Amino acid sequence: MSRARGADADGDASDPLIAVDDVEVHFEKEQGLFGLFDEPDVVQAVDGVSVDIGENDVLALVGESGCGKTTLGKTIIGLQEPTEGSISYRGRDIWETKAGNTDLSFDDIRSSLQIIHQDPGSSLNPNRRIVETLSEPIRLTHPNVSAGERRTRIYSLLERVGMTPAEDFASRYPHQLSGGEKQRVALARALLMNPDVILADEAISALDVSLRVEMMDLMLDLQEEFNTSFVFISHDLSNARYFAAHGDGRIGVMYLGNLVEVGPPDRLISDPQHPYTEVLRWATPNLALDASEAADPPMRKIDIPDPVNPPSGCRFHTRCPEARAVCKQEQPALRALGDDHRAACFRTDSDHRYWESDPIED
Ligand SMILES: Nc1ncnc2c1ncn2[C@@H]1O[C@H](COP(=O)(O)OP(=O)(O)OP(=O)(O)O)[C@@H](O)[C@H]1O
Repeated sequence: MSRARGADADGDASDPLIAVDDVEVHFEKEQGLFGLFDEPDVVQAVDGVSVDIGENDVLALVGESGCGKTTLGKTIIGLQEPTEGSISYRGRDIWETKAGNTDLSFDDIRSSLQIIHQDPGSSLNPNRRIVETLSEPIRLTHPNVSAGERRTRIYSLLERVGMTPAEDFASRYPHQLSGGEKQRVALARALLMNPDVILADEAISALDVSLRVEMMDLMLDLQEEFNTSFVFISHDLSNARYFAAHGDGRIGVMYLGNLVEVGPPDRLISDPQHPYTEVLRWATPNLALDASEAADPPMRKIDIPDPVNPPSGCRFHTRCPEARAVCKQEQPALRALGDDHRAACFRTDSDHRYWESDPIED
């Protein structure tokens, strides 16, 4: 599949840090033995997503399992190539840069865009002391830095992420650390590169509830101190709200590969403009707004459609209590509602033919 290229060979100062332009990521599903001669199924993991990320910005992506959060996050940091659309870093198409067609180096871009996984244990080599794990990226990217300078930098970062005394933690192996401590090491490792963006992919989900806020606060402090932007992925709207509100950022709600609402956290939660955002709010116990809120989810159907064969028009129309015939035929685009708030629902437009269309009741 060919992709439209979105950016120039060299950017200018007005370019956003990251520009995601009409990005699509489709995966061919692995075929079983009996399907070898059939056309492969294609999972439409991300479709038609456009969003910018600025300096020192926060975008918290939420949505149910399989809606494409990780795929979009990895695309944003250049770990996943889109099948259509473009993704640029400071005005340069990341994948054109990889092909050597811009004035930046792909390695520099990749080291500016870091990731912290849900399970930090899996990304730490069990046979290496923490100091060795943290030394390696510095050695690879800055071969001229002396061992002493490396050690100073590693110790100061370990201290900064709350692992003191640093010498003690540096000499440990991963199995000698708790889950929270491993996650702090992963954060220190991401920060070693002075990144512009850190993708925190469910980075707090595996931690004890009592440690989650502490870890979010640490990331938010470092966001300011290191002038780093965060793409924070969570299936939990209340965590996304906390992170986006304290980081002065936005929440992006994903549904079946589409970004259906983006906006400032308080506004998006107190006055959701997409019916799927209402479902997420309903499903988040500590965001239930008042006792009159329904015991049943604000949906017609519970089943999640198959991303191999998503519904036509608005992908949420099969479950949406507000769906009308037009929602089956046309796909709504994200529409600006002011204050950095956008939603992809015809109901945000009082002149739309949605209002004359017949309700879907099956
Ligand atoms: N490498 C891949 N090959 C095939 N399908 C994939 C691949 N990666 C993801 N998918 C599919 O793409 C869809 C989106 O997956 P993704 O992991 O991005 O969703 P998610 O919202 O992050 O889910 P979760 O919260 O469960 O991690 C899913 O249907 C998933 O099975």
